[in-house]
Amino acid sequence: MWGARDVTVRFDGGHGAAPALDAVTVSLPRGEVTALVGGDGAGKTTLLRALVRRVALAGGSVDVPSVERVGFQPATSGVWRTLSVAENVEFVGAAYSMGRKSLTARADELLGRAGLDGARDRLGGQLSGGMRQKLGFCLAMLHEPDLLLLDEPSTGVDPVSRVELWRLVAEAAAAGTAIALATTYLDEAERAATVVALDAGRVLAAADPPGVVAAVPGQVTVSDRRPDGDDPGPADVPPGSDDGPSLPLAARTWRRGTAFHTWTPPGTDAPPGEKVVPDLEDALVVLSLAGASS
Ligand SMILES: Nc1ncnc2c1ncn2[C@@H]1O[C@H](COP(=O)(O)OP(=O)(O)OP(=O)(O)O)[C@@H](O)[C@H]1O
Repeated sequence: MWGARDVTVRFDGGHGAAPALDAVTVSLPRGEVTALVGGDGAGKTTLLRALVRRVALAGGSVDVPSVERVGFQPATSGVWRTLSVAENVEFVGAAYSMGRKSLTARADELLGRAGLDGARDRLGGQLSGGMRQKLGFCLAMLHEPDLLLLDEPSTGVDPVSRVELWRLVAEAAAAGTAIALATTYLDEAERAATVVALDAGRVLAAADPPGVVAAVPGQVTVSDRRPDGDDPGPADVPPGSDDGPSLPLAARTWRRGTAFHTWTPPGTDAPPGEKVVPDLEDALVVLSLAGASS
């Protein structure tokens, strides 16, 4: 099975700063989508770049197919801005030595489904951000790779196109491709076979979405007012704040829409509020808080 084992990546040359990835192990089974989730700086991009051997490993190893059997869409979309859409396709097709017939058929299908058919003559740099993302996604999939690595492919993509992109991802998985996809959209993560939650370069949880939720310690309550009173201090205390072993109520409370969600660790009294079964979003916040307080 492809993946990463005990991968550590340092950008500080070993000078003592926290590593960007700290002994990260992930498995990427064929035929499955693995979603990488986590806040800014969690290590999602670095993990994908480690898998395509674009960053040096300070420790551990990656097991991936040969480079021509991997598709990678970087966060910057991977589109050549000075080439037209059609030229981008030609260029990538040639790089993978695709035959004319299969390249034409595959490009027609992908560009059509991504809604880019009418944009073939436009320069990559003249596409909207969402269109560029979609083209980058098509380029990464063009040669039907065995391992597909996608860095936030749907960021900036309109909701209708996101549905179609996800269909293409699901079809590639059904055809046997192993897929790792970094995403900030938890509705996408919910559809993955496995969710890998990263925080500060470490894996907090790796399981199917219900398994991630089941890993939540303690309980979550919801209230329409802040449980810590009318003077809450900062509205959103970021997960991972340096509050020591027992986080104050304010640091365990986060806002979702008009409601306030509070995590209560095991063995502690919950504030007033309705006890709820956490969803994936709650679970990721709690796991990050629990990691910060342990
Ligand atoms: N080229 C680099 N040089 C130095 N530090 C880097 C470099 N790339 C990433 N980092 C650091 O590594 C850590 C992980 O970053 P990474 O980009 O992998 O996170 P991420 O989860 O993809 O975040 P985001 O969602 O914001 O893109 C961060 O602390 C980041 O500052």
